[in-house]
Amino acid sequence: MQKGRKILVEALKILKVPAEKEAIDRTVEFVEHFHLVNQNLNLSAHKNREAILVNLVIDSLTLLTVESFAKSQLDKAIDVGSGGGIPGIPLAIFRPATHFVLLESKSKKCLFLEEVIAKLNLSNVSVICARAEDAAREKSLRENFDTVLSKALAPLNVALEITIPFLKTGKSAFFYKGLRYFQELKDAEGALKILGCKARKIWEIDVPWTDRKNYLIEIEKCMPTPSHLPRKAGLPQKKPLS
Ligand SMILES: C[S@@+](CC[C@H](N)C(=O)[O-])C[C@H]1O[C@@H](n2cnc3c(N)ncnc32)[C@H](O)[C@@H]1O
Repeated sequence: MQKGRKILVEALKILKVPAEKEAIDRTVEFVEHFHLVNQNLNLSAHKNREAILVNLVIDSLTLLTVESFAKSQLDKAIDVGSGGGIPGIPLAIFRPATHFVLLESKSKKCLFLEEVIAKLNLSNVSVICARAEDAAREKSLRENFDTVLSKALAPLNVALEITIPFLKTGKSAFFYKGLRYFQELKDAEGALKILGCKARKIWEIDVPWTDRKNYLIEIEKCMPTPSHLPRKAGLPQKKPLS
């Protein structure tokens, strides 16, 4: 994966993210493990190593260029619907002082996450295998994170209901979105109001080695989440807040 290493180093230069050799080694190793199990577990439609590196890993790292993420003291972060560890694992490699919880409902994916965390020796990452709607009712998880992240979990109006309950009041969540971000934000106006949140900023970041941008929607939580939310598992998807 010599070529992959060069691609990663160049991407980090473009993003102006300083990186130690250990972080680069771990990231390359993560791509190897991801690639190995991807066929069986169907973690992603990106099947070759370089596509995984660029479209999943480097894509995840674009958040490191966002001032309100990069410059904030974040003790605890949660990646909801983490799948194969995207964006949580690449971010955890580059932010070792933050503890990342990867929340994922599929047990086979959770098993992969546990294995890869052990292989990479990542002491700042843990896995919770549960549905977000259920986990958000746990006292130890609710309103307990300094930031919440999610990529490709659900449309924003659905994702908000099942992620915002984890966030402390006054803090920001970040949603990785594509070109449809504007419509998603419009469709989420009702959910934002009910959840006591506001859109703080859309961060547009060029993804190195691609011709596309990431649209990172930063949502600020202004009030504690009403106690009846999220609704029981399945309902947020079936009947999004409006
Ligand atoms: C399309 S995948 C995206 C995975 C990863 N974030 C990525 O971008 O590659 C969505 C993931 O969210 C998980 N998921 C969906 N709904 C969930 C829920 N309510 N609670 C926890 N995980 C959920 C799925 O099992 C799946 O692994």
